[in-house]
Amino acid sequence: MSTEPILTVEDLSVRIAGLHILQGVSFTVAPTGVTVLLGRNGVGKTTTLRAIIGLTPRNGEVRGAIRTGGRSLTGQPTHKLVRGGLGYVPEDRCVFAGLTVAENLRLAEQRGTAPAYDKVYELFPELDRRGRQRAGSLSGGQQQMLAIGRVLLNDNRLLLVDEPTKGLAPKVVTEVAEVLERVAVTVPVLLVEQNLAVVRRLAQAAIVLDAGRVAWTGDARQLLEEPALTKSLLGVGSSGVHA
Ligand SMILES: Nc1ncnc2c1ncn2[C@@H]1O[C@H](COP(=O)(O)OP(=O)(O)OP(=O)(O)O)[C@@H](O)[C@H]1O
Repeated sequence: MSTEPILTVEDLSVRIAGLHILQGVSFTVAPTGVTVLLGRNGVGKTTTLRAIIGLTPRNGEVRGAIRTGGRSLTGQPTHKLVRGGLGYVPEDRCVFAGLTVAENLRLAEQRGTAPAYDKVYELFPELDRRGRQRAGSLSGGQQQMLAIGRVLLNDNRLLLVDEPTKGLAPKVVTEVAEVLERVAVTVPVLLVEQNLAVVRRLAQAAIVLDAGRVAWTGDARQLLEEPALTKSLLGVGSSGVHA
């Protein structure tokens, strides 16, 4: 199996509204498993994912190189990136509240490819059962499942997943982690996640941002097993990181 990174980010710089938010960020994402992007609040994690998927606001400026398999992704429109196999699950889930679960899924279908409803309903039987329910009336956890399921309807070369467990009850956090663990067996994932127990369970590699720059990269477990390092990079202790 190839050990070439699935994604290479080089010297990524993002300015929005006069703010220099990312200041020369470079990292790679492994071709298998979960690579986690960590850091305190406001260091630029979401800005990084949004730059990769072409969703930097219009008043923003992106510089640097973003590549997959020798192909440049920089400056490409989001719909092309998605068609090319980049899946994105945004932090705020972005389901269409007024549409049903089935309609939300149908909107994600891509012309010319067979949507993988069997796979999605096997991972999330709840979405099948609740097909006629309005997405806005789902619980936070169910909406998260819908947001992930919607992306998995199509084949992906890489998934970008932003804080999927944020604001969820502990039992639902475990369910989301289980699903991502299964998904990552076949598709590499770049994950933004603050819950260190989830990080410990899922991630092999870690990238830590601090104030718009890469502060540390390496083995995720090594990071979590060194409390002083975790504290200095993330500002939190690493006790209680066992799921
Ligand atoms: N559209 C924007 N306009 C102005 N400032 C922005 C914009 N988007 C992000 N920022 C600023 O850029 C910085 C990084 O934001 P970002 O959302 O990437 O951080 P984050 O690491 O994902 O934070 P969190 O963990 O709190 O979600 C923050 O100071 C934020 O206020």
